This record gives sequence, C-alpha cells and structure tokens, in this order.
Amino acid sequence: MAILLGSIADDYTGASDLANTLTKNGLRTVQTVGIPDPSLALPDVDAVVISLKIRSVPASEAVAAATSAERWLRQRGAGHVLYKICSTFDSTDAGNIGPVTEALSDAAGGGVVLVTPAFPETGRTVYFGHLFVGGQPLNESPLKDHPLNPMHDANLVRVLTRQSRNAVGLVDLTTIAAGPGAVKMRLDSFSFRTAGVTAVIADAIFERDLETLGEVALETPVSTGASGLGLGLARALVRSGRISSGGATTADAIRPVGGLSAIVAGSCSKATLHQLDIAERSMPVLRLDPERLLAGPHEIAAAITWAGERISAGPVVIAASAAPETVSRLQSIYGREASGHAIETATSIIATELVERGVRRLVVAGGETSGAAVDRLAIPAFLIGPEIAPGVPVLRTVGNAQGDMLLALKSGNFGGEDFFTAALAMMH
Ligand SMILES: Nc1ncnc2c1ncn2[C@@H]1O[C@H](COP(=O)(O)OP(=O)(O)O)[C@@H](O)[C@H]1O
Ligand SMILES: O=C(O)[C@@H](O)C(=O)COP(=O)(O)O
Repeated sequence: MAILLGSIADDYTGASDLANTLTKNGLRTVQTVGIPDPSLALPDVDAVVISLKIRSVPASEAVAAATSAERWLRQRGAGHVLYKICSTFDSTDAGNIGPVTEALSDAAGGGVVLVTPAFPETGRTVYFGHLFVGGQPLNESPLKDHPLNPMHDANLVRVLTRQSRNAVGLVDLTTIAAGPGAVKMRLDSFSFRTAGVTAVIADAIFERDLETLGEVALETPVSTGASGLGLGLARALVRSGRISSGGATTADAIRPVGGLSAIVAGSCSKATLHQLDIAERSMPVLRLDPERLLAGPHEIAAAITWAGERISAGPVVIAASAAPETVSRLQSIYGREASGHAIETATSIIATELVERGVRRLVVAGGETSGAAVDRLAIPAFLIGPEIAPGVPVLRTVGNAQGDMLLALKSGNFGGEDFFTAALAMMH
C-alpha cells in the first residue's frame, strides 16, 4: 500500500476529525490507533491518519512517538506528513506543538514548516497570528477553562515561541490573499539558515486561504495544523491529479452492527455540558461523582449496575463531565494531571464494561477520554463513515476483537446541542 498523505494526530478525536475532512475532500482514508501492527489488514487508501495520545504528555515522549510514526508513514510512501493538532491549539508552555514540529522538520532534512490551527467550518480562524474561536479571541473563549490545557494567550506566535527551540515566523493574511507564489516567497525569506525560523504560523479565515496554504504545504515535506489545513492538502492533492481512485466512499463504514448503544462523556467543554443537559430530556443520564471516582472502584461498579438496569430499553449516558468551578476544586485537591488521568481511567473502564455487556454502538465525548477508552478497548483502526457534525464522523472498527462496532469520538467543543441523539440516529 503506497500512501500519498500521512498524518500523525495528537489525539484520537482529532484524528477522526481530520480523517473525516480528508474523506469529505476525496481521499480514501483510514485512521489507525498508533502505528499499526504488521498483521493488521488495512484497506487500500490515499491517506493514513495515525492516532496518538500525545497532546498532554511530556514533549520528549511526544517527539519520540511522533517521529516513529513519521518513519512508518515515509516508509509507505508518504511524501507529505501533517502533524494534526487541535484547532484551539490546546497545549501548555511545556507543550509539544513546537518540539514535534521541529523534530519532524529535522527528520525531513530541515526547512520551514507551515503551522495553522484554522478550521473555518467550526469557527476557528487566525488573523495576524491571533486565534479566534467563533467571535472570541482564544483566551476569552471557553478554552480558558480547559481542564488540562487552559489557553490564556491568543497570539500563537508567542505561544509557539514559548515551546520552540528556534524562532517562529508569521505569514499574514495579506500575503496569503496574494496567492501561493507570495506565500512561497515569504517562506523563503524565513529560510532556516538565514533567519533561524522553523515554524511559521499562517493566518487563514476562509477555505480559500487554506487551499492556498495546502498547495504550498504539499510541496514541502511537513506541515502542522488542524482539519482546515487537511482540507487544503486534500484539495491540492485532488487538483494535482494524483488521486487515481474514484473518490472516497463512506457507505461501507455504516453497515448495521446491532447490539446495545451507550454514551460515555469525560469532556468538560461548554458544548459537551450543554449536550448532556439536552440528552437528559430523552435518555437516562448518570452524572458520576468525581470525588467518589477518585476514592475507589465503588463508583464505577455502581455506574455499571445503573447502566445494566436500563440499557436493554435504550441508550444510556454516563458522564464524569463537570462545570469549570467543580473541575478546579477537584484539581486543587488532587492535582490537574492526576485527577484528569484518574477520571479517564474510570470512564475507560466503564466503556469497556459496557462493551462486555453487549454495547456495539458507542459515543465517547472528549479527546483524552476517547483516547483512554479506545486504548482500553484495544481497537486497532477505523474506517471513516458519514459526518454527524462538522469534525465528527461515524467510525467503524477494523480488526476489532469484539467484532465490528460503530463509534463516534466527539471533540469536546464540537457538535450541536442534539449531538448525542443525532449520532445514535446514524448508528444502527
Ligand atoms: N469532573 C471532572 N473533574 C476534573 N476533571 C475531569 C472531570 N471530568 C472529566 N475530567 C477530565 O477532563 C479532561 C477532559 O479532556 P478531554 O477528554 O480531552 O475533553 P475535551 O475534548 O473537552 O478537551 C479529561 O482528562 C477528563 O478525565
Ligand atoms: O481540531 C480540533 O478542534 C479537534 O479535532 C480536536 O483535536 C479537539 O480536541 P478535543 O476537544 O480534546 O477532543
């Protein structure tokens, strides 16, 4: 299998978001969980998205995982590798967007790397290096309260400089509006040897900006960005005539799997909290007590019993999610990472127990939450089905020990208020 576009995603929801965008824009795409085992039979595809769970791990660990994934992709023919990061640039000053970008550039022989989290379809735009979420600067958006990666600075040149060894450049919108030639000239002016720049933040407001960036990026070995840059790269590949298939199809991925259905949520994002309130009107929702979850296994056992009493009658929702004040209180007692990790472990055990009791259609809300659940379920890869909401497709497992399952891995901030019912309505 020779692939045209390789991607390394820093979390699993982000990977399915990107795989959805690549599929919608004409690339046959598979999402793998980690570097696939050689025994796993993958379909013939144009693009592979390797999901890693490295968004919130120490940068050196992220670099090691991402560079191994890059080698795997290059060995299978990938001429370009996109490091898929969050459209809200989720990371801390010790985060890995800078280190991984620089390491991937080094692995490809050096050179500048375009970086943009813009994803206009979900309201993420970048203007003179400043990231906006809807109409709000990043630091005023709900991302200021993220449990693991609270974002307090909308100026991405500054954010990325704090994480990087080399200097960080900017290609602003006026240059991008002048077309690919102007962007290339600007990148040449940042040539590493003269200016000491590796990563270059690129503005983008409309999809046409991302088409320009995709065309330029495709001629380089590495880029870093969210689904918007994926869109630009996919469209550039299709325009180049290098996609020989008749395009991507999602029909195969949604053949019915039967079984029971459930929703597990660990995202504390504003959108998820509202979606849970709406779900309460139509299905049983269990709100876990985070302190009891941290105290021992009883809360998990109680949740499984609760679900067992209801699930044969229809889908159930189990959520650890809580509002920012509650999250802060828990973190002040147990620490940010320890409480996040313990709750992810708990929700992943609950997801696995539900699958053992017959759940075959599973929605998971939250990036880290999804990563922990998919890892515990040991699912090796996914085919990409139709889109439920921008950035969230239906996924069908490939090579799964429990048989075929349908999943939806929802990024915290994605989806309309009826996301959970909309997702289950597409999964049979
Ligand atoms: N009640 C809670 N208190 C503190 N942390 C929580 C709570 N519920 C969930 N978490 C943690 O918050 C983090 C949410 O991150 P994630 O799953 O990536 O969601 P999102 O997609 O919204 O970013 C996870 O580490 C999760 O375990
Ligand atoms: O780019 C995005 O916004 C998403 O694909 C994504 O990565 C979101 O992360 P989580 O909210 O942590 O799932």
